[in-house]
Parts: sequence; structure tokens; C-alpha cells
Amino acid sequence: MTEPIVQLQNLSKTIRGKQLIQQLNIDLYPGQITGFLGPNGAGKTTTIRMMTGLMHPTEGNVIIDGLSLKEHYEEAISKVGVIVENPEMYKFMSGYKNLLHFARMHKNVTKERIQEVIQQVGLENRIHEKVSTYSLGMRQRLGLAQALLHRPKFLILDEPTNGLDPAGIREFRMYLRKIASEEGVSVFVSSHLLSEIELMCDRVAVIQNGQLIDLRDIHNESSSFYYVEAQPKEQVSAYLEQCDFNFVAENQGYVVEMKKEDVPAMTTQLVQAGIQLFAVQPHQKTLEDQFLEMTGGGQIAEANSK
Ligand SMILES: Nc1ncnc2c1ncn2[C@@H]1O[C@H](COP(=O)(O)OP(=O)(O)OP(=O)(O)O)[C@@H](O)[C@H]1O
Repeated sequence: MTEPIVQLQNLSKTIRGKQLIQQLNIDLYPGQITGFLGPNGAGKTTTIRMMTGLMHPTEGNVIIDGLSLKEHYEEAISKVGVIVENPEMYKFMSGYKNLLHFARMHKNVTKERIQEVIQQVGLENRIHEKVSTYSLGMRQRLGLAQALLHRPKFLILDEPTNGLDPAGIREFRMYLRKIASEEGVSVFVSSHLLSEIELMCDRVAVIQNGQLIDLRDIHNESSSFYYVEAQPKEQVSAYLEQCDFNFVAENQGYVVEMKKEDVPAMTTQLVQAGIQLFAVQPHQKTLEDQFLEMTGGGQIAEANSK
């Protein structure tokens, strides 16, 4: 099993008696993109500040590539790349000069490495033009190039696509996925854009009131939802209830949470009970639905919660 590159261990923060973050435990792995979701005020920024050493935890620790941020700050932080919402750039200088400038802040960033990151973010045709002529999307990608210069093993992005149009978001997402797989970087992205996280990430961590309430792979086959349409509906819902399935009414049928291997038995039993089946098909429950349910902000009134 691959070792985690970053470990949040019982990470907690209390300010003036108020517990903002409570015992967060999260492992992040190389090559994976993990989304960090939570309602406003949940504690995302506070967590990221602790992960980047800008704020000291009250309790717990952040381990980066085996090094404690508390005890080996310089070495641990040298493995981290950070992109904030609007990366600071010298607009009157070219993209290339900006990268040269930031390269000097690190040891051992060669000209070859600068060329490599320029290619990775697709800026080779415009890199010698002034940043003031760049679109917001290009500036974000320059920010990404800057964050990658020193070959970080871990990349943190706080609301990276804020302000980008859909095409810019798609482009940024594509580059980020490429970088995670080509460089084996572990990426941690905080965002409010749930649909964006769903497309961009392999996993999602959800926090609420400073506590981790969910950490899951989001393209995992084992947590499956199926759309079942059959008549008469009352008989179908009675059957689903009796089988202890969680289900929600949707359109003419129900969205049912069940294991793949349980599907054949369910369809056989429905048919044997004289129920007319119209559809049983995999249902892609959006991350937004799941998130709203988890945080209690969604339409779960109809859900049959057992
Ligand atoms: N320095 C501070 N002193 C006291 N309370 C703070 C401080 N910084 C943040 N908070 C509180 O901690 C909680 C978490 O804030 P944080 O900014 O980490 O949330 P967030 O998830 O990033 O929110 P948003 O999505 O709105 O950016 C909030 O209730 C906030 O008011």
C-alpha cells in the first residue's frame, strides 16, 4: 500500500475558547486529488492555514513526507506548493520573468525545470508576454506553474477556480489532473463548487463545524445508487422498506442505495411479486445531493432514513 504523503493527525485549533477545528485525521496520497468541502465557516481556511504553517495547531500535527511541520518546518514546507485565490504576480513583467523571480526563492530550480512547468500548464506560446495581457485563466495557470517550480510533493489550492468562466475551469481542471498523474503530486483543493470537485477529484473530505464528517472516494463503485421504476408504486416502496434499503422518490420511481450484487435478487423478487418493472439502472447521484444530505442542507425530507 502506498504511504500517505500528508497526514493530519488529531489536528485541532481553539481560539479564545472557541474550538474551530476538532481532531481532524486525514491521510493524503501521491497522485490523488482530494477535494475539501464544507459550508461557509466550517473551518477549511483555518485547516489550510495550519497545513501551510501559517497558523499553529492547538493540538495535533501535520506530517509532510514523514516530517512534522512543527519540528522540521523548513524541510517539511519545502515539499509544499501553494496556490491562493489570486496568485500575486508582477503584471508589468512577462510570465517568464515572474517565474525566474520565483525560481530564485528556491534552491536548485534550473532553467530546464522552468521550461518544463511552462509546458505542463500550456503557456509556452504566451510566456514572454506581459502578465497584464493574460486572461484570468492564464494567470491561474501561471500561479500553478510557480507553485510547481520546486517540485513539491504536495500542492494546496484554496478556491483555485474562483472567478474563472466554465471554459477556464475546464482547462484548469485538465492541467491539474495531468500534473497529479505525471508528477505524482498529491493535490488538496478547497472549493465551494461541488460539481467542480466531482469532476476534478478522486476523493472528497467534508468538514462541518470543524469536524470531519465524511471522507470518501467519489468514483467508487461500491457505494451504488440505482434508479428503479416499477408499478404499482406503493407495492415497490413497501418492498424496499421491508428489505431495509435507503431510498428516495424521484420522478416516476425511486433512487435506491444498494450493493451491485443485490440487484438481481431485487429484480427477481419484484417480478415474482407481480410488480411490473420499467427500469432498473445505475443512478449517478451527484456529489451535490450527497453533500447537501450530509450537511443537513438538502432535500432529505423525502428520504427514508432508517
Ligand atoms: N482568528 C480567528 N479568531 C476567531 N475565530 C475565527 C478566526 N478565524 C476564523 N474564525 C472562525 O472560525 C470558523 C471557521 O472559519 P474558516 O474561515 O476556517 O471557515 P471556511 O470553511 O474557510 O469558511 P468559508 O467557506 O466561508 O471561507 C468561523 O466560524 C470563523 O468565524
